[in-house]
Amino acid sequence: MNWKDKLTQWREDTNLNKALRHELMNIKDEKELEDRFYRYLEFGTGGMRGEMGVGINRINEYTIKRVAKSLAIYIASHGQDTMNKGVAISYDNRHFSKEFAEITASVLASEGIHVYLSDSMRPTPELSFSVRKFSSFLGVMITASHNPKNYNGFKVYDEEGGQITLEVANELLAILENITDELSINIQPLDMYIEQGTVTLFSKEIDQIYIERLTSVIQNKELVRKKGSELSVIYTPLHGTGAVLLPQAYKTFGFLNLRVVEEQSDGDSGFFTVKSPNPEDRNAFKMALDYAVDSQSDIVIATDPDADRLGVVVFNDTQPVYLNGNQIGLLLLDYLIQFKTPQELNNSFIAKTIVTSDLGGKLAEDYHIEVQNTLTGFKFIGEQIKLSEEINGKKFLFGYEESYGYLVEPFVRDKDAIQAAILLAEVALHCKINNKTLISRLEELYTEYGYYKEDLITYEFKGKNGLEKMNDIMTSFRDKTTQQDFNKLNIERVEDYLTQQIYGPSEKLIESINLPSSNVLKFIFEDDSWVCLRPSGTEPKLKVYFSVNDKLEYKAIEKLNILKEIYNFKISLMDTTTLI
Ligand SMILES: O=P(O)(O)OC[C@H]1O[C@H](O)[C@H](O)[C@@H](O)[C@@H]1O
Repeated sequence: MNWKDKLTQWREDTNLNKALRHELMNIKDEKELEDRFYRYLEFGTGGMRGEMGVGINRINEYTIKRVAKSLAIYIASHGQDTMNKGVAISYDNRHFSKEFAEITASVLASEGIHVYLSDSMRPTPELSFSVRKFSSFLGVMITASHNPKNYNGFKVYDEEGGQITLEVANELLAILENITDELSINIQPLDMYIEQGTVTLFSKEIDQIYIERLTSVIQNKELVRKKGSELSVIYTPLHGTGAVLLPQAYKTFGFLNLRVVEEQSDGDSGFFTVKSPNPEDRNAFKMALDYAVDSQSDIVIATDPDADRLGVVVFNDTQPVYLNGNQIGLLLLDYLIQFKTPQELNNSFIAKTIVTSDLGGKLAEDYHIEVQNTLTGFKFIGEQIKLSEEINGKKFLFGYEESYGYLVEPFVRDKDAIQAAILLAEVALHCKINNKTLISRLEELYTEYGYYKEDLITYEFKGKNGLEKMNDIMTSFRDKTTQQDFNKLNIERVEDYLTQQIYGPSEKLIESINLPSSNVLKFIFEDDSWVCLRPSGTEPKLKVYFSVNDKLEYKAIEKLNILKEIYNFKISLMDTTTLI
């Protein structure tokens, strides 16, 4: 069916939800209509995520029903036992998250699949935990994580509590291809399924069990119990679900000196005090830093709306220093290492993504810890936990990625900002007691291993044209980048994750890449500095990651600036002249 037929079908459906009908009637621009109806919204890095609104290329009750139906078919194909194991469902505080979670529960229940449904908003890591706790076959989290308020999403978890693997995603995609009746998927009111016992609501009892399990995240229990209240912390949940659990967890373990930014603890779906509820964005800390001014705090922390990302600000005298995800991950890893015996280290592994700085890997290797590099997306890190433990018996020590995601204990199989916030507080406390700071510890690591500097530039490409443009830019880099383009910076190799090949100078094939094919290009220079390009899987953006290193800090900064300038220039050239 072409997009115009699909549009007609929606226009002519007399039962179409009123708000969506109204929205549809007011779209006059043909390009806009085409963008909304030319394809079904895709599964990306974090499941199905996109802007909410009318159309099959948007998130709305019909596209949610369609995906829920595909889950129902997938589960039913595994037999009655699997249907009884069922699905755990939770949601964040975004507009329509609760409604979409209830719709999902009803679609599954209408097919006879048992559902455990959270009775109110909860963090994403708690959903991962719940899947494991209930021994469900799958999990669903309705969230768009840190995206702007007009976004929502549908994340699917497997029975391990990790985001589904590519294999499962492909099976779901094959089912989805045959579901085109999104407008006629009928459900009964949720209460009916609750009365029948097909849907069971769950509540605070899971919080309690989850918080008890968090004890294992703390490494030096005596230090935290005795001195925890000496660390002064400001916390902002950025209007999200972190407010439900993080303060309670901090208090349980003895971090009593915690001030929560009240104006951002209200679960507001419009995230009205911030431009973007993303701890990667410095502006998100503004209000929390105002609290810090008068309270002499040691650290300021922020979690995103579904509490799977953690950002941290510390102070150098009175100046705020925004730690990036690579630095936070490094500090956590460095601290964890101190509590393991050489034998334990030898028998453990860390997992990080290919766009995460290499410094964590270097540190780990120094202690004979195995390093697993995965594609972007915490689902690949979660997957490694199972694979590595099964295949080579290595024990998971830590997983992290530059985009502010970390996991300490594998009782959760996705990134967990609550775990990270607890461990980070312990690291900061340990530093404080030893007359150090997080910054001085980072300096020590840089002195030993060299200064690592990272940055990320993103370019927005919206709609169908944007997607094409982004792909053209990737192709252009793939085809036209030569040694000469970089003047004094010599490329040692190019890793093309799409063709799964690594090329040396003069495009000589060196080896193949043992990871699933993905549209990612990485240029690695002689000193191991690198630049990596990939279209985001969760937003219409091209992401360009930079990571440089040098023994001298000023030289590392210089390299970073040179690379940023070159790539920015190349992309702006392609964007404005070549491709329009
Ligand atoms: O770069 P993207 O594809 O947009 O993904 C950015 C991030 O999105 C989500 O938060 C995923 O859970 C992360 O694992 C991923 O790193």
